[in-house]
Amino acid sequence: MAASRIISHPHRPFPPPPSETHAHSSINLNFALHPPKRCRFACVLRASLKENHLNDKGAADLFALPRPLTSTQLSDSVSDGPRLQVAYQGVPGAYSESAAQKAYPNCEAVPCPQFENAFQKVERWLVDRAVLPIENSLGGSIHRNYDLLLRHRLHIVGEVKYAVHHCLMANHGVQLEDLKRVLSHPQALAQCEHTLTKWGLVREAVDDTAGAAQYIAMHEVKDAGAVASSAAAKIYGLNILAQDIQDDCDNVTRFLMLAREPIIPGTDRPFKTSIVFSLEEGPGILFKALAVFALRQINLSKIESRPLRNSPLRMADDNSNGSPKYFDYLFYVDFEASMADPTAQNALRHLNEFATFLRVLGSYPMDTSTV
Ligand SMILES: O=C(O)C(=O)C[C@]1(C(=O)O)C=C[C@@H](O)C=C1
Repeated sequence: MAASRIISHPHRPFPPPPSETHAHSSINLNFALHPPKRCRFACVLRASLKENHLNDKGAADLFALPRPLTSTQLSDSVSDGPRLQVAYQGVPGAYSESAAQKAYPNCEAVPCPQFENAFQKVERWLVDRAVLPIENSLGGSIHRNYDLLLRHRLHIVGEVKYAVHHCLMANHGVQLEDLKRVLSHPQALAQCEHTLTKWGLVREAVDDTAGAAQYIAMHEVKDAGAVASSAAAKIYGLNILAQDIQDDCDNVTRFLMLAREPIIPGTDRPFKTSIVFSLEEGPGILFKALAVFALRQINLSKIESRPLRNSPLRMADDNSNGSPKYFDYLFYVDFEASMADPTAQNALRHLNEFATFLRVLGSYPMDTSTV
């Protein structure tokens, strides 16, 4: 199957010829590199529009005004203009709020109950940007945001790493020995797994860390504490019982900065590009996809696979006795190159020859800081 697919692309032998030129026209960064090749992708996109109460026309109107951002517009609001409004998930005191302020230092951070609301607020021009977590060094990927990146048509315009220091907090007068339960975001609970087990506390998951702090303060809970930031303890008037309770002192969350418009990719500093694609079934096909980068010395910094939802069941090829195929995947890849770099453009053009779907989610400056 895989072999026949390679042969079916006689114009692009594998590996590519060493004489690959840089003379191709630039790839359209705006959305998909080409219209989805298979009906199931149209289904995914239609389902996502439906989910957001948009029809194709409405969606077209929303995205009809792409004005690329320059990378100088990335990190700050216009000094004499209104403050940039940046949506984040959670309530004041959430780590996401601090990440939004790190990404856009003078911004007005706008709380949203769910990740989805942050995407929608940007799409509906209610705010200028969203800053959302995508992975944590201890807990791994935040899958929901990978799925939402595909369902919505925002562009990744930057990334910011934020060091997460968790505290255990409770109402004044409550001691560690009084606690039976602890409330927090599931990622935060997972990041403190060993310490919470040692203390014998029952974990209760809530939408965000600061929301947990707000809840126990508002309800004057005496048998439960919250895992949240020191900022949340201050805002909600709680007493910090223990600091830095995460299982590893290097606890870093990477957040993405999202906007309606892409930025114009540059080569003046290290850039990263995020893409999502899917492939036909077959031995070696993922190897072949990743090789388009390896052959050009392009470093991959992240790969994530997610189920391709809403796809109608398709029959597998003849080798699997015609049994239905349940597991189709989308692959999210971050690679360390700018879309302004012809080598990166060639790699994507090559991938596009056999990917069944390919979309550039953004090409943006890497956060090279140590946190
Ligand atoms: O609950 C918060 O405070 C958040 O900002 C969310 C979140 C996450 O989604 O991972 C962000 C950073 C920490 O890793 C824990 C929780």
